[in-house]
Amino acid sequence: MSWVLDLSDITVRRGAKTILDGVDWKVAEGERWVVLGRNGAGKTTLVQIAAGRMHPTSGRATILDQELGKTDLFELRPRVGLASASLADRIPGSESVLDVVQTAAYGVTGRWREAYEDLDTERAHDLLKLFDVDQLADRTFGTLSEGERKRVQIARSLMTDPELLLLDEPGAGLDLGGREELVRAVSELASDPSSPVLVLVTHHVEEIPPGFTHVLLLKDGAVHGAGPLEEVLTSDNLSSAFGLSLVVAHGGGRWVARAAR
Ligand SMILES: Nc1ncnc2c1ncn2[C@@H]1O[C@H](COP(=O)(O)OP(=O)(O)OP(=O)(O)O)[C@@H](O)[C@H]1O
Repeated sequence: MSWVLDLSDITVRRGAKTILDGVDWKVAEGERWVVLGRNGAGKTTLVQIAAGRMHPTSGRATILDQELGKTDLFELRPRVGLASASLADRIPGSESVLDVVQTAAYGVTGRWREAYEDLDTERAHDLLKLFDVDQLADRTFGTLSEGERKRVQIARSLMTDPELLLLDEPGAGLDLGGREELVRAVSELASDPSSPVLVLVTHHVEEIPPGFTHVLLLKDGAVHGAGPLEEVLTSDNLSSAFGLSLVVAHGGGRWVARAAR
């Protein structure tokens, strides 16, 4: 079988700190994964490796059949969409929303002198429509609400028509309405068979969109559980991953967790 993502014995060390410790993770075509773990568990580091933005200290990472260290990253990166806080920080506030999305075609943030094809502009508008923010196309990014920004960033991450899409904490900082809008939009993406393979990083099981199929639980840089959501996202597994006693419930395609009494 050919994997979209095949990470084998991945370790990342920085000084004395082991951030990821022998992580094995395989993601197949058509799957939609959520990566859960408490603060500092190593989620963002793992996503950076999966996006081809960071090399592990040891281990083998194969992304879309390209092995990190043996492949041209400039060819690989457009095939992997990434929406993350660190990328959002690099988007100039004065950039128009349309350009925030269009510039992804060139792998840059901040428009300079690139000339865009009509097709690029049409695709950017279509993606903004998909996330219900096309009416904001002429606004500057800096004037958007946090929820609007998150949806524009996901639209941007789809601009190159990636085969793998990584969403690193898209729900962070959103109010209830913003979170529900985002869950709805990502759920629509998840239910479309032509969508890329999806990986969503979150701290909150309430943010898992209907249509997601698998979960990777990370604890202290190691895999604490991985597999189909219904099998792995149990009260016991979540409690030990987060280090407190939790009760997990599932209904209507959504998940909730609360502290056990
Ligand atoms: N360059 C570095 N040097 C030392 N420690 C680092 C470095 N980068 C990350 N870390 C540490 O590695 C751990 C994992 O970081 P990472 O950002 O991957 O976790 P995370 O699960 O995404 O956390 P959060 O949920 O808080 O965003 C954290 O304790 C962090 O402080």
